[in-house]
Amino acid sequence: MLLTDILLIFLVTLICVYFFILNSRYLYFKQRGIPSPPHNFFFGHYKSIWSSPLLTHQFQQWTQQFGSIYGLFEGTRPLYVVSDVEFLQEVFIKQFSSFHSRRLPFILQKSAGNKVHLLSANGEKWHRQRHIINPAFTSGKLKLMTSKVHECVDSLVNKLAEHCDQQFNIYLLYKRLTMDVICRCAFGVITDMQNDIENEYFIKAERCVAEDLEKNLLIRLGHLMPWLIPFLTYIMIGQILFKRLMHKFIPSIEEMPRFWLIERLRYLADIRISSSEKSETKHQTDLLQLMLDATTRDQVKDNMAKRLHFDEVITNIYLFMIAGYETTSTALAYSTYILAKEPLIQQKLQREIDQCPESDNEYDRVHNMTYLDWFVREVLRMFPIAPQAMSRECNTTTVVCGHSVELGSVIQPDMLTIHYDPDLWGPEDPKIFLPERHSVPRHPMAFMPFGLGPRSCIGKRFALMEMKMCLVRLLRHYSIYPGDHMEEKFKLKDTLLILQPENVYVEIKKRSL
Ligand code: HEM
Repeated sequence: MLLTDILLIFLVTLICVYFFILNSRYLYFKQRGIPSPPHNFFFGHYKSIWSSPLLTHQFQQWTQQFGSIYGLFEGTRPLYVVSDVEFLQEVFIKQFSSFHSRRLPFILQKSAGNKVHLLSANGEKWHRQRHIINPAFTSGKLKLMTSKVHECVDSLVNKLAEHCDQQFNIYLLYKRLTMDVICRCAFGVITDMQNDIENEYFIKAERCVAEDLEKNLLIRLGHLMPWLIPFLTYIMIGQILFKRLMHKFIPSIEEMPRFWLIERLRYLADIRISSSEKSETKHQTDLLQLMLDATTRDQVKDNMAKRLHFDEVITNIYLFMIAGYETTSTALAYSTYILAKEPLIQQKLQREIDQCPESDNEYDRVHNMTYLDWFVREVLRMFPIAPQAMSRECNTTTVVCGHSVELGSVIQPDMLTIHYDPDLWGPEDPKIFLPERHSVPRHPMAFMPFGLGPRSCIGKRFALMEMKMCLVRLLRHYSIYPGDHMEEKFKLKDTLLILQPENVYVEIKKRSL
């Protein structure tokens, strides 16, 4: 009896101490004089975050109420939502060494050894990978890929002919186009993906991006009780291993899409290596080859080697496939929505395209079109695609613009507020679509669709090249008009990292040239 009483008292004391510590964490922002919306005990602001239909818009609303720097609690973890550009300049550029990690679901940060890719790598590992991969995305290397992109846009133009004078969801076609482009440019696979609706690469990649980890119960538990993360990681890894084993022993059970793609990429890379060893193929100019040229199968030490491990090549190619496909197709979908709504802007673009002389190099040609460049920038200002990808985790306690920011806390820019700030984007109303506003220099932190600083999007040039090449061909041959239900079907939704419309219903008509 005595033992039971002692155990009971011990347990109650433990729970009281836990709740006391938990409660004192909620003083974090109050002690720093930073405003914060009302929170719930234990959940922090998660109840509002989880129930919010569009988190990006929720951040914007809270900014209107609580100002340019306010605090939220993810469970008990402090998260600063910031639209103060000076503060963000410190975090993303000047003090980058104290903020080099990104906030991601814990399972993505737990991948070990050579299975880590750029998006989730941190510290020296990220630095080494980025240093080696950066040269694959220079304009010189991208110019070598224009013919591959051109062929994919050819297929899109042929496909569009089937939809001429009809109303259809052009977003679906863009998804197939961008997947086609990334498969050719990343690892040299040519498929009939824009026609073949059963294409396996496309289906598997679609399923990978559809999986929203933030909605996973174990991930949510990890947010609320970070001390459970090691245990939850074992459960999640166990679940994955179990599914993989089931597939191995019962082949009728499907392999997980992520592993299907990775195995396929590994197979393609192995073929590439063995045929180049036998000098059977000519040197390729895709991302896979550029990365294989700096590859070893030996152990890689982050602070010494200027090489990638073979497994890192595979996992990064997989990342480019996923990161490159949904972002760029969404940017094209928003562009088309605007073109359908703004006929005068569309005509102005068509005039620029018609007048621009043909050139041997399409890369230079599209890059010399000033109005097209302003147009694309204005689309990305009004419709930022990956605002949640741009978070930073604090790696060493530091002071930013007079605020002490503690190790482990997170900085999340409120991209929408910044992109619509009249002080940064005036004097014309930032709610108006006006490409010309990009003709004057703005604050260096005013425009951030691709992130900012050393960790900004590595695929930015690639995405802009692809978008511009596609829009030039589209507008050269067709004019775009809104579909009857374009507005009601253009509903925005948030996934793990992407803010996207559900559909873009338009009608296209052949231009008489
Ligand atoms: C319109 C298209 C795209 C948009 C709007 C976009 C946006 C972004 C954003 C906001 C980030 C986070 C940057 C930061 O944290 O500061 C990011 C990171 C990244 N993006 Fe993109 N992206 C696009 C296309 C692409 C493409 C085509 C690729 C690859 C071929 C790509 C690969 C990556 C990678 C690997 C990262 C992580 C970089 C790192 O952590 O070092 N993205 N992107």
